[in-house]
Order: sequence, then C-alpha cells, then structure tokens
Amino acid sequence: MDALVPFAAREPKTRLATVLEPDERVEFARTMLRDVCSAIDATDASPTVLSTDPIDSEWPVVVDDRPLTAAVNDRLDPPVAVVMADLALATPDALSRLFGAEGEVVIAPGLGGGTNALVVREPDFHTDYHGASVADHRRIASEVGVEATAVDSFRLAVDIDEPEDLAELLLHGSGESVEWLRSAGFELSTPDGRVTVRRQAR
Ligand SMILES: Nc1nc2c(ncn2[C@@H]2O[C@H](COP(=O)(O)OP(=O)(O)OP(=O)(O)O)[C@@H](O)[C@H]2O)c(=O)[nH]1
Ligand SMILES: C[C@H](OP(=O)(O)O)C(=O)O
Repeated sequence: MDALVPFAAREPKTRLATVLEPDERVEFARTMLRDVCSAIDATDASPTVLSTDPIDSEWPVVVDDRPLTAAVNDRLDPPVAVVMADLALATPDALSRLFGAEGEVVIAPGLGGGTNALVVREPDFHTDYHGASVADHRRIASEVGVEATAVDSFRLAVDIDEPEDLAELLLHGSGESVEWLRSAGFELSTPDGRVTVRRQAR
C-alpha cells in the first residue's frame, strides 16, 4: 500500500516559532519527516512525500502546492494511507497496526481533534483536514455509507505541533528527531510539577 506523507516544506511548524528559529524549524520538520518515512518503510507500506515544494529525500516526492486537503484528495487512490510528517513517535509496529486494521476508513486520531493518520479503502471517501477533522472524517465516511473505525495508539496520537509536545518527544522518542532536539539544547523541565521543556543556552 502507498502511504502519502503530506509535508509543508515552506515555513513549517509555525506553532513552534516561540522556541525554534525559522531555519531550525525547517531542519526539525525535515528530521521528523525522515523519521516518519523510515518507520513507514519498515512496514509493508511505501512512503511517498506529498510536499508543497521540491525537497531532497531518500523517498519519492510529489510536489503539489495546493492546500493540504486538495493535494491529498487528488491522490487518494484506495487502498492508500495518509500519515502526517510530524508523527515523530511513530514506530513500524504502531503503523503496521494501523495499516493492518480492518475497515474501509481507519483513523488514527490525534490529540486535540486532528487526524494524524488514515487508511482509506473506500473510493468515495475524501478528506477534509483542519479543525476537528476526526469528526469530519467520521461524518464523511458515514455519508458515503461506511463506518470509520479508530485505532487506539499513543504513538500515533501525538503529533508535534506545540512546544509542550516536545516533552513527549524527549520522553518517548527514539529516532533522529529526539537526537536533533537534544543536540539543540532541549531538556525536560518540571518547574511546577508539570512536565515541559527548557532550552539550555549554548
Ligand atoms: N502537502 C501539504 N502538506 C501540509 C500542508 N499543510 C500542512 N501539511 C502537513 O500536514 C501535516 C499536519 O500539518 P499541521 O500540523 O497542521 O501544520 P504544520 O505546517 O506542520 O505546522 P503549523 O505551521 O504549526 O500549523 C504535517 O505533516 C505538515 O507538514 C499543505 O498545505 N500541503
Ligand atoms: C491537518 C490537521 O492537523 P493538526 O492541525 O491537527 O495538527 C488535521 O489533522 O486535521
């Protein structure tokens, strides 16, 4: 099965702008993309990066500068998976569970209402990303006569969007992204009992 990996190559990860400089966000986003593609590559699926701009990559890249939903829907040729490029905790095991789950539409929900990964086997299904897209994807599945099923996966539920998500990566990551973060000076911090990150001055 093909696994599309959407990638915003231009000004990525704007919600991390308070903790990372623009060039660091580019580097970090590309490092997470490599981790995700490597994890997919270790399953039965093959990653194709669906990028807004040309990028160097070990894996095939298709370039489409339209907004996310339009670019994905144009290539939603079942059976197909869509796996976001910021799932830095994704492992081959977690992805294999998703790819192997039965159902016409299988969703790996993200914390906060997003759709972190999807398997689509129903030709009439289409995506509608942003906002509470997990609810929209359940509704769209039902409109085309199938039931969306969900996989329960911590590793696929955490996408790295906000500074607090970096704590999850430091705690549970094992790929290049967590190494990148550590070498950039990030470490865990629990100033008031809540786990967060801080960055050492270098
Ligand atoms: N091809 C493509 N991928 C996108 C686009 N927007 C976001 N993505 C990718 O979709 C996934 C989820 O993106 P978001 O977390 O919503 O956005 P982001 O650009 O990574 O981060 P923010 O700027 O903080 O919103 C990531 O893999 C992004 O790289 C787009 O317009 N086109
Ligand atoms: C694209 C979007 O991602 P999020 O903004 O939730 O990271 C979604 O999953 O609908």
